[in-house]
Amino acid sequence: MSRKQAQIGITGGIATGKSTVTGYLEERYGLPVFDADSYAREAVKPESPLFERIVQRYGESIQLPEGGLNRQELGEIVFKNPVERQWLEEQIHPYVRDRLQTILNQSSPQDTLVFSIPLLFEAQMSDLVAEIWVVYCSEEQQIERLMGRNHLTFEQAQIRINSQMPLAEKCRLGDRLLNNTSTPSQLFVQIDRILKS
Ligand SMILES: CC(C)(COP(=O)(O)OP(=O)(O)OC[C@H]1O[C@@H](n2cnc3c(N)ncnc32)[C@H](O)[C@@H]1O)[C@@H](O)C(=O)NCCC(=O)NCCS
Ligand SMILES: Nc1ncnc2c1ncn2[C@@H]1O[C@H](COP(=O)(O)OP(=O)(O)OP(=O)(O)O)[C@@H](O)[C@H]1O
Repeated sequence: MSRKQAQIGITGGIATGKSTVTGYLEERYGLPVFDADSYAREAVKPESPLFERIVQRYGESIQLPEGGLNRQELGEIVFKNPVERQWLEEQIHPYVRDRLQTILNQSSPQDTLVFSIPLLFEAQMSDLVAEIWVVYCSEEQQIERLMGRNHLTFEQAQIRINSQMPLAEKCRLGDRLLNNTSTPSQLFVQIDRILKS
């Protein structure tokens, strides 16, 4: 049984504000945050077996001149091609799950831990957390924030959004919804309210 009582799983669509939420939980409430994206990066570090498999599949050009993975190039491949995306996910998700499970095993049931898991529903990781918070905004805002932050074109931003489970469905599956269509401080007020209740 992997489920524990005090795990909060933060999810949502790409660029809807998960890091903004976890940053606040860390700074204002001192809660420990564990980020699935950072474990997904760890899984493909240059000395890992997976790095080799990726280079074998996509060729040397997927490597940066200084040795690391060209994530932009890999993103171009997998977000356009569901078969390749599935292949990559099958390589990375078991590693991410293992890392989160180890953290759970090492924690005490009284600890409140925050897991930020962008693909919590898609990768079937809901069993790792006791409560799921879904951060949402409008698709226009998602596109605008993605284009601004990741320097993507409108089309690239749309492709990334469409590669995920529709946000409305995530909202249906979540236990708590955080509306990030306004200012960050409006978002933080909702978090305060949840944690006081
Ligand atoms: C394709 C990769 C190399 C692109 O790297 P890049 O640095 O541009 O993006 P980054 O890793 O910071 O991810 C940003 C966001 O993209 C979204 N995203 C990432 N992978 C996926 C995916 N397979 N499907 C849908 N959305 C995804 C998430 O919302 C994530 O927060 C990278 O995203 C990756 O390795 N993805 C597969 C691993 C994965 O599923 N990660 C999510 C952890 S649960
Ligand atoms: N309420 C807001 N108003 C304006 N900009 C915002 C707001 N919330 C977040 N942003 C900005 O939108 C971008 C995405 O936010 P954030 O990084 O928190 O999203 P995320 O869900 O963690 O993204 P990803 O899925 O890519 O990891 C950032 O540049 C952030 O500064």
